[in-house]
Order: sequence, then structure tokens, then C-alpha cells
Amino acid sequence: MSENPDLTNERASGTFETNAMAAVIYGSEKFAQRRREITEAISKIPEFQDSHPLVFMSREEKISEACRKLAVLSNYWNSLIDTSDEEEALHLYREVLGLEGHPLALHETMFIPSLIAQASDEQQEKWLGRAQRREIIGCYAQTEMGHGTNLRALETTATFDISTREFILNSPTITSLKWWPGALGKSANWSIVIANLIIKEHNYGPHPFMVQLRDEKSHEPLPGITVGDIGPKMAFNGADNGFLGFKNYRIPRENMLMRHSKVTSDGSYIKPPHAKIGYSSMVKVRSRMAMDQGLFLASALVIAVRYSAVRRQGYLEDKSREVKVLDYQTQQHRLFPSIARAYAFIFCGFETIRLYDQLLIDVQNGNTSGMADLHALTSGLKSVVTYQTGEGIEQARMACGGHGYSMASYISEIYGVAIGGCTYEGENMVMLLQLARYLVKSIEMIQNGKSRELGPMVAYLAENESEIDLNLGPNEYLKVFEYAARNQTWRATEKFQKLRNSGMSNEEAWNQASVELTRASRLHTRLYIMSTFINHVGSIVDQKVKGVLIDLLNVHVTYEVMDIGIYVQGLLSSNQMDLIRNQLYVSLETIRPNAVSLVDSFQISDMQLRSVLGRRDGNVYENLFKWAKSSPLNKTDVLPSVTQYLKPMMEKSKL
Ligand SMILES: CC/C=C\C/C=C\C/C=C\C/C=C\CC/C=C/C(=O)SCCNC(=O)CCNC(=O)[C@H](O)C(C)(C)COP(=O)(O)OP(=O)(O)OC[C@H]1O[C@@H](n2cnc3c(N)ncnc32)[C@H](O)[C@@H]1OP(=O)(O)O
Ligand SMILES: Cc1cc2nc3c(=O)[nH]c(=O)nc-3n(C[C@H](O)[C@H](O)[C@H](O)COP(=O)(O)OP(=O)(O)OC[C@H]3O[C@@H](n4cnc5c(N)ncnc54)[C@H](O)[C@@H]3O)c2cc1C
Repeated sequence: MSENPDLTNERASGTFETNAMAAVIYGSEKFAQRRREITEAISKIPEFQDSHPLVFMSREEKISEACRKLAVLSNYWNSLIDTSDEEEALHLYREVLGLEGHPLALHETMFIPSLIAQASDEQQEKWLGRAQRREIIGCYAQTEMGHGTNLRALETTATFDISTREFILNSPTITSLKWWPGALGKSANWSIVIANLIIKEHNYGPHPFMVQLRDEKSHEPLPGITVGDIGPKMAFNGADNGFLGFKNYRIPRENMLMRHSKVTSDGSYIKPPHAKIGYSSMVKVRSRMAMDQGLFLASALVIAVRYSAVRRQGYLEDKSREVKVLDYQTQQHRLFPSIARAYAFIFCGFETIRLYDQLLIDVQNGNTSGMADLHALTSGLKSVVTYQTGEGIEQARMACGGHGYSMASYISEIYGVAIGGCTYEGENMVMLLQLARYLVKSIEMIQNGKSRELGPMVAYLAENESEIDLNLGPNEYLKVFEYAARNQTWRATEKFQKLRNSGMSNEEAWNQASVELTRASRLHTRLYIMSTFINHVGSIVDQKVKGVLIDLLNVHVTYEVMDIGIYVQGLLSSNQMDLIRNQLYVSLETIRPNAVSLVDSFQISDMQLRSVLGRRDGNVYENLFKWAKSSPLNKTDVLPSVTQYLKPMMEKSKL
């Protein structure tokens, strides 16, 4: 069937090449090209297609479907991608497995990275190759039923038995059961388990252990292990998040991951070079989250923007033809700032992935000085991007009206998966407060006359306000954001200090200032996102692409500043606020002809999108009808439940 002419016209009105834009989004022409090649190659392999729409499947069917595809994938793996390239691998996973989770998700995102960061060279020799070849399937078991956030209160123990040189793992209470780890329930046969290291009755706190859970031949749980699935979730139902308990389960001493902390055979403990070095797997995932969430948001926007360009409802001036809903200013205001955020998140994502890779090298060379900075940055970023992604996806759903609420749009699934990110890898409020600790310390340095020692990301906290001339462009908006973040950070810190100086304990003062502190963290992070966006656009060579991204940046800076209006009242007059508001409306109009091309540029395939509304060809209505007819409820005209219950009820009522 040919493309819907409304979309053809939209594509014709674009002022740039989508391939050139994709090269900017994905960091290089080479990777953008590789993505397309991988997508193209997969589309020719029929076994990778869903056997029927995932949304009609039960959990068991979804998991089985994911396993089927993984088995097929293992035959093609080496021919489809450069296996040493993590980004290619993740693209392949996204295309084939989608976003609902699968048995290898945690293997790739946490198990292998934990081995790389935490296992000694000998341990890597033993396990890493096996994991990379997928001879074993691993997961990351840290969270317990009773504790996820407060890692110091985890209850699982690994007690060193000096006589046998083994660790004995135990789950002493119900609340100590590991609870949530992805792929633990039914798929993984090995796990990195975080347990309290106990030697001669001294608790050294949480440490990572490599633990075999299931027999490698029969896949049956090993004696001493209780393991299973935790049941259906809001989303991610293609994944078997699990529970795990230990009863006097013994593992060799060599199974404690010993790159950094060590236990010798006589039971001596060797400290790591940094107390939180064992948390690196979390930092790794957090450093990926801006990118992953940017892509979730992008997916919802591809659907909503394409659909809005073919959906006609109501009239503007021309009463002879209904208007595309994308032409309404309210629709543009609902969608375009989110397009800008999706771009901004992806740009930040590439930056934080690069920073993590550098940190990993530094730490392997004994330099842990960058850990606190990256922890603070990624803590704030994961919190802000997950929250704003959730907001943006929900707006995208509403922008699709009634059909957005149907699973045919697939937006609800994207939403459910994306907002999981507000919780996993550290609950958002908790992580904002981690960043706040860093910000408060920065203010204390300024108060102690050490402004010069501040890192580049917080140097603005020591600056004075300057005059703002909004006609000068994005950098002036950045100054507005700096003002807001600086003011709020000082205000929150001073509140905390005042409470503490009044005699309150440090903890209670912190608690009573915590809402204000989280606000400071959000503003600081949004400033970082904006400045990364500005820097990125500044570095673009292709002038057509750059021109459109400047337009998109204008949407971003004006929208973001309007959104934080309450924090800039002392800086901007109401006339200046009106000016910004009007600039935003103008920016929405400017970007309108490029809206479809901007979302096309994400190059997210129909196969991955799984959305009837977001189809690239825009043939929504005929496919919506086809999709509804394929619903299992429509297999028969009369359901057994009607025959069994409703008919007798109606018959009875007639009497
Ligand atoms: C193949 C896949 C295909 C596609 C992928 C696509 C998309 C991806 C999609 C889905 C991913 C799927 C599933 C998600 C998997 C989820 C996994 C998990 O959730 S794992 C569990 C995560 N758990 C957490 O995040 C727990 C949160 N809690 C903590 O991190 C800590 O407890 C907390 C930091 C809150 C406090 O720690 P605690 O030990 O109590 O600290 P303490 O108060 O003693 O000290 C604080 C002190 O330490 C500093 N610090 C803390 N953490 C770090 C760190 N990581 N690095 C450096 N420093 C750290 C902190 O700043 C503070 O310092 P100061 O005292 O202020 O100096
Ligand atoms: C989809 C998904 C996948 C997951 N995958 C894994 C996995 O693979 N492996 C794994 O180990 N875990 C996994 N988890 C668990 C996840 O990491 C935890 O649920 C998460 O870290 C939050 O911890 P919690 O559940 O204990 O929340 P809680 O800490 O109980 O949060 C409840 C409330 O208390 C508040 N709160 C808690 N502490 C503080 C504080 N100090 N200050 C202020 N407020 C506070 C929070 O902000 C929140 O509002 C997964 C979770 C989900 C949803």
C-alpha cells in the first residue's frame, strides 16, 4: 500500500536530510549507517517478526516469544553486528526484542558490566568469556523485599568459613529475600549477588559475589537456593523479575568479586581504594539512562507526531477540509518541547556514556577521583530524564486522543516501561538527594573561600548575576537557568544550615530541607541538559541540520525557562516573560514544517515501534481495523461467557 499523502507532504516540507540528522543524533555517520544496515538485515529474517502482536499475548507467551527470538538471534549474532560494539548490540536487541524486557537484558546491562568492573583478571578469565558467549545467563541481585534504597540495611549474608575457605550465603528473614532482579525468576543460572561480607563476626558491608543458582544442564535450582518469578508488573512483562533466598549455600572464596576488595584465604580483608567502588554497576546503568529514556520518549513522539499529521479533526480557516491536528498550537505545544527534550537527552546520554567509559579506565588504573562527580551527575540526570520522559510520553498519548488509549498505539507500553526508570537504579527522590549532597558541599566550599576548587559543572554557583538580554539567544537563557539553579541551591543549603545551627540533628535538618534540596538538584540537572544541548548544536557542521537544531533549541530554551518561571521572578520582568512566551510560540511555528522529519530522523523502525498509529506509511485506519479484528476476542462471534452467563441472565430477566 502506498504512503499516506499527508505524510508524503510532511516529508517533502522538511528542510534537511534525515540521514544527516540521524548521524548527529547517533553521534556519527558510521553508527547511524550501521543502525540502518542492522535494521535492514533483520527485516529480511522472518523468524524475528512477532508471531502475533505482543499486546495480545499472556506473560508466558511474551517470555516464550522473547526466548524464541533470542535462540534465533544466537545463530545470526556474529553476522549482524560487530560484537565488540555495545551500541550495535543494544540496537540489535531493541530491534529484535523490543522494550518489554527479555531474559538477556540484565545479562547485558548489569551482569557483564559487573564482571568487567568488579572481577579480578583471573575471575574474568574464568567467567567473562563464558558470559559473553552466552554459555551462562546472569543477572544482578541486589534489592531485597525489605530494602532497595538503603543498601547498608541489606540482610543477605556471606559469612567466611575459614576452615573450608568458603562463603556461606544466607537469607535470614522474609524481608531478606532478593526481590526484583530481572531475569532471576526463570532464566538466569548465575547471578552477581550483593551480600554483607562477614568475617569473624565483623560485617564489612555489601560486596558482590558470583553465585551459581541453577544446574547448568537441568536448569533446576541448586540445593540451598529458593528462586522464582515475582509475578506481573505494570510493564516489562516479557521479563521474569525474580525472588531468591539462600539457606547455608556455600560458594568458594574465589567467587567474591575481588578486583577491588579482597578476602585472603586466612580471612584477612583488603579494603577497596574507594568505599563505593562496589556500586559501579549502578553508575554504569544510570550513565546509560539519559540515552535509553531519550529513545523511549522519541518512540512515543514518532507515534504521536506521525499520527497527528494524518489525523484530521475540526477546522481552521479553510472550512472545506478538516485540519491535521498537528496544526493546532495546543498540539504543537504538547509535542514539540518533548521532541527537543528527546534530542537533548540523547545528546546527554552520549556524554555520560563516554564519561563512564573514561571513569572505568581511570578506576582500573587506580584513580577513583572522578567517582563522586559522575555519581552526582548521573544521579540527577536519571531522575530528571525519567520523570520528564514519563510526562512527555503521557502527553504524546493524550495527543493521540482515543486511539492513544488503545494498545494499538503501543504508547501505554512505552510509558509503563519508561517510568520503571523513575524507580530502578535508585528511586528518583533518593537520587536527587544524592546530587543535593554534592551541591551542598559545593556551596560549603564557596563559603570556606575555596571557589577555585569547584569543578566546571558547579563553578556557576560562585558567580554573580549579570544583566540578561534575551535577544542574544540560547546562551542568555542558560544564564537564566544558572540564576535559578544558583539561587535555589543557595536557598536550600542555607535552610539546611540554619536548621542545623538551630540545634537540630544533621539528619533531621536535612530531612526538613529536602524538598527544597530536590528542587535545587532538578534545576542544576536541567541546566546541565540545556548546556549540553547548546554545546552540541554549536559543534554541528551540516548547516541545514544545524539550522533546524537551532530552531529546536529555541523551542527548548524558551519552553524550559517558561516552565521554571517561579524561580526567575527576581531576575526577569513580566515584560521579559511575555517576550519569552511569544518567542516560544514563534518557535513552535518555525519548527512545524520539520516536525515529521525530526521524528523520522530517530530512525526507529516499524518493527521496533509496534504501533498501528505510528506506522511510517501513515496508513492508520485500515490497519487499526485489521488489528482490532485480530483480537483473540474476535475469534468467535459469540463468546462462551455470553452463552454461559449473559444469555441465561437475559433469559431469566424476561420471565
Ligand atoms: C540489553 C538491554 C536492551 C536494552 C536496554 C534498554 C533500556 C534499558 C531498559 C531497562 C533496563 C532494565 C532494567 C533495569 C535494571 C535495574 C536494576 C536495578 O535497579 S539494580 C538496583 C539498583 N539499586 C539502587 O540504585 C540503590 C540505590 N541506593 C544507593 O545507590 C545507595 O544506597 C545510596 C547512594 C542511596 C546511599 O548509599 P549508602 O551506602 O547508604 O551511602 P552512604 O550514605 O553511606 O554514603 C553516601 C556517600 O557515598 C557516596 N556515594 C554513593 N553512591 C556512590 C557511587 N555510586 N559512587 C560514588 N560515590 C557514591 C555519596 O555521594 C555520599 O558521599 P558523601 O558522603 O556525600 O561524600
Ligand atoms: C522494573 C524494575 C526492575 C528492577 N530490576 C532490578 C534488578 O535487576 N536488580 C535489583 O537488584 N533490583 C532491581 N529493581 C529494584 C529497584 O532497584 C528498587 O526498587 C529501587 O532501587 C527502589 O528501592 P525500593 O524499592 O526499596 O524503594 P523504597 O526505598 O522503599 O522507596 C519508597 C519511597 O520511600 C522514599 N525513600 C526511601 N528512602 C528515602 C530517603 N533516604 N530519603 C527520602 N525518601 C526516601 C522513596 O523516595 C520512595 O518514595 C528493579 C525495580 C524495578 C521497578
